[in-house]
Amino acid sequence: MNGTTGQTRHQDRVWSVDEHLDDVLSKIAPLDPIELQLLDAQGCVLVEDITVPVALPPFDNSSMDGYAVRAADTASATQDAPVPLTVIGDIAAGPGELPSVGPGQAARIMTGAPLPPGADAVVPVEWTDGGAGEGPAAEMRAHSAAPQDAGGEVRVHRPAAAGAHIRTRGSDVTEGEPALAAGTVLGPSQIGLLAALGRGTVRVRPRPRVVVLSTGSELVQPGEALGPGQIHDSNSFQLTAAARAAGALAYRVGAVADDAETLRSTLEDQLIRADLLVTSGGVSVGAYDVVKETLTALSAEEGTVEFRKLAMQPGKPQGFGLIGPDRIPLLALPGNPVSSYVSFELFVRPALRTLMGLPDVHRPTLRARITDAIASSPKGRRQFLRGSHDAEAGTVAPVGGAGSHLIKAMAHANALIVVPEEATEVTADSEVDVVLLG
Ligand SMILES: Nc1nc2c(c(=O)[nH]1)N[C@H]1C(S)=C(S)[C@@H](COP(=O)(O)OP(=O)(O)OC[C@H]3O[C@@H](n4cnc5c(N)ncnc54)[C@H](O)[C@@H]3O)O[C@H]1N2
Ligand code: MOO
Repeated sequence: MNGTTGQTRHQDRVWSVDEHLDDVLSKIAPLDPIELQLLDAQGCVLVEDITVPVALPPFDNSSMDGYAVRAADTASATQDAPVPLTVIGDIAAGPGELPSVGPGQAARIMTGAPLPPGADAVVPVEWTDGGAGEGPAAEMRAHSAAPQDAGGEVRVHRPAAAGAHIRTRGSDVTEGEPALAAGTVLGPSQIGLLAALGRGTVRVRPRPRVVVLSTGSELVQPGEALGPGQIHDSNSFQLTAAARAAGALAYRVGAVADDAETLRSTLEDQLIRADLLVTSGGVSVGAYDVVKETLTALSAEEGTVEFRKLAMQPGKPQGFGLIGPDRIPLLALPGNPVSSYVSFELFVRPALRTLMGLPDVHRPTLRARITDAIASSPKGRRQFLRGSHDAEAGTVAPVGGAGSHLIKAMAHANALIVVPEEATEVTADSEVDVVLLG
């Protein structure tokens, strides 16, 4: 009946999972870099080489709470014959005048405080009497309670070698040394280093802004009561959460009814704040599949979205294209909850990570021994079953069945079990590919 007025023509070919993925990734390029505040750059890819502007530490300082001394003065110190030194004052961390330590003298010093001139070692307070005139001290007394300890005498019970408990200038990094290379993904420690180097902002590829939009006249917002024929909209929540977990800034748009005009105007409104759009539902062959209906009817200026069938299960019907004046990528995922989530993991997540310029865009895949048989798998389609992977045992157990409406099983899985296109069953204890989630 091809060519009959009003009837959609058959898509003539089935795409493999890899062909669809390659097509999506070939049309997506990393976002242009921007300068971001340090904490906003977490998880982003650095695009500049960072060179150390000032050595770290910037000055010689104490690694212990104790006394800055001349090492030679303490050489003979023992528990039985402690060496008395005159305390000439306190040096706390922070700015301030530094006293000069002469022979027979000590300055009480706090961890991180600059080493005063004349001193070449620090004796920890535990190696002294702390100025109290008794045995070894466990700690210093607070200055507010015992201001006299900043003067008087301290008895040293153990010798300190020259350089002991001193962190020298540049012992971490020196001026001009490379600190971080372009391409580094900024985690907590890298952000800490940048802050230590005095960087307030940094040049990175930004997180993509993703708009997630679900469609379906049956959908009701969670928290609201269901009427006849209605279900709660779970996809937009699952997909928004997945986009955030992938590193994106994701915005969830409440479910749009199966109405072409509403969908078209909602998409138009959302384009302005999106680097990528994700829709769920309305892509199969029904009479109310409004996503497909609306997006296949776009004018040339509005963009092109192609709908195709993939040799996979779940996730057979998929749409992909570029829309709006800026040609924003749009992935139209099938509405069945497991189908939309599996499609996200296989296609949207790599797309988002490509936009971020990240090195690893795919989930890790490994081999595992399957604990139970898979009685049947559709021939010619790559099947993604939900599984529970046990890393220690090297096994994976199927969770729930193949149905793409099984939301609970998805929530109890930590992996996808891959059954290849050519396989129609899998025997227990055989090796399978497993995609690790999260
Ligand atoms: N005659 C055929 N029917 C179907 C085919 C086919 O090839 N021929 N393919 C099936 C497959 S496979 C899939 S997957 C679905 C895809 O359908 P749509 O993308 O058009 O999705 P809907 O019809 O809108 O919904 C399907 C299903 O999922 C529920 N749903 C939708 N959105 C949400 C949401 N946001 N939260 C929770 N649940 C949602 C919806 O109520 C339906 O039950 O088509 C098959 N049909
Ligand atoms: O592809 Mo559908 O996603 O099998 O349920």
